[in-house]
Amino acid sequence: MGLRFSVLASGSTGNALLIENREVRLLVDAGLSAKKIDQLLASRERDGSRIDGILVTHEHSDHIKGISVFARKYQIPVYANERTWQELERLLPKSEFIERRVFRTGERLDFGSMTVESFETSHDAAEPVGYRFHSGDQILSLATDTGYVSDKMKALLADSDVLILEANHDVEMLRAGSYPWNVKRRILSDNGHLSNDAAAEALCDMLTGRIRRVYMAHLSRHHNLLDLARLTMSNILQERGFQIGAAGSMNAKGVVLMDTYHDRPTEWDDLLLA
Ligand SMILES: Nc1ccn([C@@H]2O[C@H](COP(=O)(O)O)[C@@H](O)[C@H]2O)c(=O)n1
Repeated sequence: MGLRFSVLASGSTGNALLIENREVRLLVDAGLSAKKIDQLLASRERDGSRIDGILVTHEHSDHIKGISVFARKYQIPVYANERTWQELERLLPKSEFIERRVFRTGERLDFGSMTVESFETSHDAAEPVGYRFHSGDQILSLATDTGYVSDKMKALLADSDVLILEANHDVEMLRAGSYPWNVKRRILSDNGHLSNDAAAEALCDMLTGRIRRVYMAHLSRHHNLLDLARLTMSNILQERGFQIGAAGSMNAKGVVLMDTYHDRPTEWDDLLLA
């Protein structure tokens, strides 16, 4: 059954991903106000009353800010692993009124005809995860907020039709930027965020034939630019012999690099399309 998704918002001002097939609709993270999430959903002609679950990647505010209000307003169950739940219970207002579901890291959960699998990422949160969504023979994977892509992650992510992968910063822009040194060190660490170069290097190991599109996600507004991320990643990939396909081209050869935005959703992506 066909999967489709829209990255509703991506970056440290708030993250949310909408994914659905004909029967099931899920949100991953709700890191913006509930009002803003309502607006973003409306712009994709959806609303909160038909969301079957909210999956949480980790407890940082840009991933959970709107969860409490949104989940309670529409009575949507929230899924996270045990250690993330411990943090959510501490951080979220009125968390006792949220429908609490445990999604253990590494397990698969069936949501009707959609199966979701979580996997460990490398970030300075309690128990951060990424997700893979299976519907029929289609797979979408999401890996943001990770300072490092392990071989285990690479193997999982390589087996995806479409990948949403963090490309947070340009290293030189970050080094020259105004963040305090301890923040820069954190971002650059293995528990921080992937740079454009690191994302491309990891991608080179993952482009083994299945991945057709990669969404460059969680870009810094201070230390990155969409064009720079695209150029840096394209250069590295092309140097390694990979072809970069044209966005929007139905018969794109090679991998297509797609944009995400802080403040507006991406167009629907039907995984079935070439
Ligand atoms: N003063 C700051 C600014 C940012 N952060 C964290 O750094 C990461 C990257 O942020 P970008 O907005 O540049 O993508 C992210 O995890 C921020 O929360 C910080 O800790 N202190």
